[in-house]
Amino acid sequence: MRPAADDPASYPVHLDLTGRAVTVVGGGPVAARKVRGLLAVGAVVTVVAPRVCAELAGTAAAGGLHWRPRRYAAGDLDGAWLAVTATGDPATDGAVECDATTLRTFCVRADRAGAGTAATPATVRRDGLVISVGADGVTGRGERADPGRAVAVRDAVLPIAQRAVALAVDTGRVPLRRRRPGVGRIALVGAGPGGDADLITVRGMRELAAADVVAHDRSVPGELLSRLAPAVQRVDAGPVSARHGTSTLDVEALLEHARAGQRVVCLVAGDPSRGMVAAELAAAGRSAGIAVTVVRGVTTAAAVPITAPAVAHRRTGRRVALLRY
Ligand SMILES: C[C@@]1(CC(=O)O)c2cc3[nH]c(cc4nc(cc5[nH]c(cc(n2)[C@H]1CCC(=O)O)[C@@](C)(CC(=O)O)[C@@H]5CCC(=O)O)C(CC(=O)O)=C4CCC(=O)O)c(CCC(=O)O)c3CC(=O)O
Ligand SMILES: NC(=O)C1=CN([C@@H]2O[C@H](COP(=O)(O)OP(=O)(O)OC[C@H]3O[C@@H](n4cnc5c(N)ncnc54)[C@H](O)[C@@H]3O)[C@@H](O)[C@H]2O)C=CC1
Repeated sequence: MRPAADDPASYPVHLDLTGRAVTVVGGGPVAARKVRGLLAVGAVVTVVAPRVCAELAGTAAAGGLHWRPRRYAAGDLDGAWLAVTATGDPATDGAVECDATTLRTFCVRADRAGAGTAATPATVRRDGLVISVGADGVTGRGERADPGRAVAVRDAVLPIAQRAVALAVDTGRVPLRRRRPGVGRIALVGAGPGGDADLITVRGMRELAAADVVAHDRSVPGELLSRLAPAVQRVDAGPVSARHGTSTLDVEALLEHARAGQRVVCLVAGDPSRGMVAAELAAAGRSAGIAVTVVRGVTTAAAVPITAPAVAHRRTGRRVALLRY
């Protein structure tokens, strides 16, 4: 192991500041930006500054933060889990950082990258995830990190991350499951007509990508199943159809998975939204207190004009009427 002094790397960590005291020294636009971020995650913010900008004055007046309208003094950090200093006065920022270190409180110095004991990265939040980009070596090295780089990389990474999520949804190849206990649920998903794996809806793919357990009708395309992550439990449910209803499905077992916090997908051919299976699963879910959603599929009836085009040709057949599907 290399000695710490040779290692300029910082240790990334996500702080839970909900309900926790944070002292911000300074009341200009930079302090205001930090305060905005801190309040957004539920921190209890005290601002120490003789004068504050309009944004902070407004927040203070609305009771969103405590404002001590004076210069920084020793004792202002008492009880704080984190200190942020953005006064523009190196002597004050230095004193705050020094006092914080004595108290073992981490301190973000907005004036000098290397001098503080913590730094705020450029972040973006999406779908329960947070992407943070920070320069390495911001703590302890005295080197000046250029925050513009972190912002530029974050902005460049964002569309890539969004594409990755879209790809995961489209292909189901990236598991979006949240492997954490919680309330499970059941989704009845229509896989669309025939053996074509691409005729499932985007919502259906999204459900598959998030599934822990997939119970499937024997006629759904194998390709859809082969895309599932190896950890996803598969249950061959035999022929599930309007005719069979849920008789070949072990509904109680599916409810049990959902009760254990798992996300269960019941994948059937065509569009199950109006059939017996949907009604029976919904009823079982209702009495068990488990949410059952139905994701429509392209109806198998749509395959008729595709496989027998003459039916829909304007010379031979004027209209296609679906009497029941
Ligand atoms: C070390 C760090 C300490 C910290 O504050 O945590 C720090 C330090 C400094 N910032 C300076 C300047 C600017 N910083 C920004 C913007 C941001 N700065 C942020 C973080 C950090 N800034 C930390 C390092 C992060 C890393 O790279 O790992 C962001 C990401 C997060 C945030 O602040 O919440 C936020 C993105 C906001 C967004 O989401 O868009 C702008 C743009 C603007 O204000 O509009 C300018 C002015 C324009 C310019 O110069 O580019 C200066 C020079 C000051 C001077 O010259 O006087 C220093 C001092 C120095 O470099 O030593
Ligand atoms: N980290 C970042 O993202 C950035 C950091 N900076 C740094 O942040 C500093 C602050 O930037 P701005 O908010 O634009 O400055 P500003 O000059 O608008 O605000 C400074 C604030 O600090 C207060 N202040 C001054 N002396 C104080 C003291 N002894 N005790 C308590 N409060 C005191 C002032 O009343 C004022 O509210 C800049 O001088 C620069 O060093 C600048 C741009 C971005």
